[in-house]
Amino acid sequence: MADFRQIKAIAFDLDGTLIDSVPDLAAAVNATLQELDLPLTTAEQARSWVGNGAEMLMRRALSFALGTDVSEAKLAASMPRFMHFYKQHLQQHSRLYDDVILVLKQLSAAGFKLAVVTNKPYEFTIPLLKAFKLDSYFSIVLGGDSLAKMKPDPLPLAHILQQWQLTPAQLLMVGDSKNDILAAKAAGIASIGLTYGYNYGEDIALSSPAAVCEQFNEISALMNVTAESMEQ
Ligand SMILES: O=C(O)COP(=O)(O)O
Repeated sequence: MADFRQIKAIAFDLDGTLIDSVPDLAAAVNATLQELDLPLTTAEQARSWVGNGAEMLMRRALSFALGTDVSEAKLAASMPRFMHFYKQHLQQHSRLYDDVILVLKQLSAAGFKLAVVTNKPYEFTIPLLKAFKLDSYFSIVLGGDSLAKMKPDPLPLAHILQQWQLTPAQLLMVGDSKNDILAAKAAGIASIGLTYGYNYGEDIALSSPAAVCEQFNEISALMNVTAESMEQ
């Protein structure tokens, strides 16, 4: 079993890890497609387009709807509309995955520093965390546009190592996508892969994280925190 005893801080992915956000992302994609008189998509299809930020989501959606590569001009014109619609939807149909608050409470109480590293634009990340009462658990929140590069680039994780003065052995990445695992590997840190999120329909184990969890609450046992550790 992976040894996480040196870990002092944990960076969590957001979409597909803490929050199932596809219903609202799909609704915003469809509102944009409808305005353009293009065929609509399904939430199932949209799931396979999430993971590389809002612009890549719309690039994939428009290419699918048009049946061909989308021009940069068309993509650029659609982005403000998508952002407008997603701002309206944000948390309407999204939901927290089971036990997320419980585990974040346990980890905070046990002294772990917690961060969010998402490819979602920052302007949506904070309101979404607030809507689900998650914001107070994280002392660093990085969106896909917070730094010059997003996951799978290691830059956001390198930024956290630097901000918190940690060695790579002390930081862990938890996520559902190969972008999370690749970013962790490139930063030289360990990762946990979750099976329930969005990974382009691919098994997360194929990316070889240090551990694979089927449910969020399995993280507590891996990090050696339990209900008792909260009472101490
Ligand atoms: O917005 C996305 O494409 C994915 O966001 P995530 O990095 O939180 O999974």
